[in-house]
Amino acid sequence: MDKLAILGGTRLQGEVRISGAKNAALPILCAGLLTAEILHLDNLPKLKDISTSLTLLGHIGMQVNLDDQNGVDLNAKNLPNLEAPYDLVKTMRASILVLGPLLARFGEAMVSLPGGCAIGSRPVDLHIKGLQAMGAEIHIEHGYIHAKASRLQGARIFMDTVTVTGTENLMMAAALAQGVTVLENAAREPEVVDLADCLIAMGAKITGAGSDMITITGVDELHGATHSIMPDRIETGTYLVAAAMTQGTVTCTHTRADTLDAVLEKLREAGAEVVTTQDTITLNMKQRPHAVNIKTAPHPAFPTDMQAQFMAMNCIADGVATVTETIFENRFMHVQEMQRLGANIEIEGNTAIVRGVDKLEGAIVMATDLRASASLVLAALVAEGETTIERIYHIDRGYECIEEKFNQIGARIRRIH
Ligand SMILES: CC(=O)N[C@H]1[C@@H](OP(=O)(O)OP(=O)(O)OC[C@H]2O[C@@H](n3ccc(=O)[nH]c3=O)[C@H](O)[C@@H]2O)O[C@H](CO)[C@@H](O)[C@@H]1O
Ligand SMILES: C=C(OP(=O)(O)O)C(=O)O
Repeated sequence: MDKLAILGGTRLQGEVRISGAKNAALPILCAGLLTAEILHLDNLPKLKDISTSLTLLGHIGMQVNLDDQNGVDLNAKNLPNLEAPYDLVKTMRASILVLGPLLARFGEAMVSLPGGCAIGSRPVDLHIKGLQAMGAEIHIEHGYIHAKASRLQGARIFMDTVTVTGTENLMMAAALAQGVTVLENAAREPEVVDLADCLIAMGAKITGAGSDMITITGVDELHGATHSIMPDRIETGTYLVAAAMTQGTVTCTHTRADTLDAVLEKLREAGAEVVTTQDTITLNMKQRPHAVNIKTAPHPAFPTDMQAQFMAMNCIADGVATVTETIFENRFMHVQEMQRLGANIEIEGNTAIVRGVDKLEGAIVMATDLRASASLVLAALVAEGETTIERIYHIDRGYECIEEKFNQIGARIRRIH
């Protein structure tokens, strides 16, 4: 298993090119299942989750042709195998996103239940209830969701919890249903909007994406299209926090500031100067960051996928901050690892109280999930001496070439195979 060895203490400076967004690419790859024509995607990130997703789609029968420019042609003309097996689903929860498209286009699907993971129980009941409201017959047997429908029917669906992939699954299913579907209390995340834009380019009739009410008028068929995946706002945020923590100056290019309002506001509150253009964000930090209180909530509020990184910043900040996690019940797995580096953190329920310390010290720590891993990299960048992060495979799920990108701006990170 790979490890990262990180020598802390350098100030980051320079430019980082941001990749396409994992959380937009995953649903959009599944949107390729909705048409018999070719869907061409650009700006596909090179990530473990993307190769897992392509393996799954290949297993179902999709032909996948990658080019050497981060582009891919998806051809789902014939799909012999309407099944997502446990072995693939267990490594990537977003595999549930094949359910809506397969059911809508072929009238059946069998998808392994994703189960729990390190950050919480993560049920998919709202995906299932929504599809049932559209007329699907669904039963669960031996850990698999078996779904059938002759043709899905439009419905008014209220989701009592805001769910990102739930909204995406139902939006894709509704695109080929008969009649009008209204998704109420829909997720407003930019990745939902990116998926909607791709579906619209494929001929879907969707209005309201980006608001909490999305209306989809089903069509009989979708056609081929070309779509460029939006930039990764969480990767962007991670490099900006790293710049702030190391009192550096970093410009993220090929990104979109308009997807990061809550994060940029918190970075400014921490004392950073943040300058944005249409596709760049430059952060300049001249002093030790001030501690900033964080409370995660669905978009446009502060994203749970940036919680761990801000926790890392608060560990070395000036002052005391609270970090409250409201989305996932178990997303503080990084805390005990940060404590091994010398952080002063106390947990009370879903709130962590972080008292900034003057310095962290390098140690051996273990990555437990994707963003926890990223937060340990950030902590290691400012820790005295060397930090070794074990089980780094989590980070490869969501960060393209992480050590190359960081080293290019002055970090000293080695991958140990
Ligand atoms: C691939 C992808 O896009 N992943 C993102 C997506 O995950 P994902 O879409 O899995 O997360 P959800 O938005 O569904 O989860 C939000 C909350 O709803 C609950 N819930 C969800 C579905 C359901 O059927 N029932 C239910 O109770 C979850 O347990 C959680 O407490 O949004 C999360 C919240 O922004 C992010 O952290 C993930 O990075
Ligand atoms: C939790 C995340 O991803 P996933 O939903 O794919 O597990 C994430 O991107 O931080």
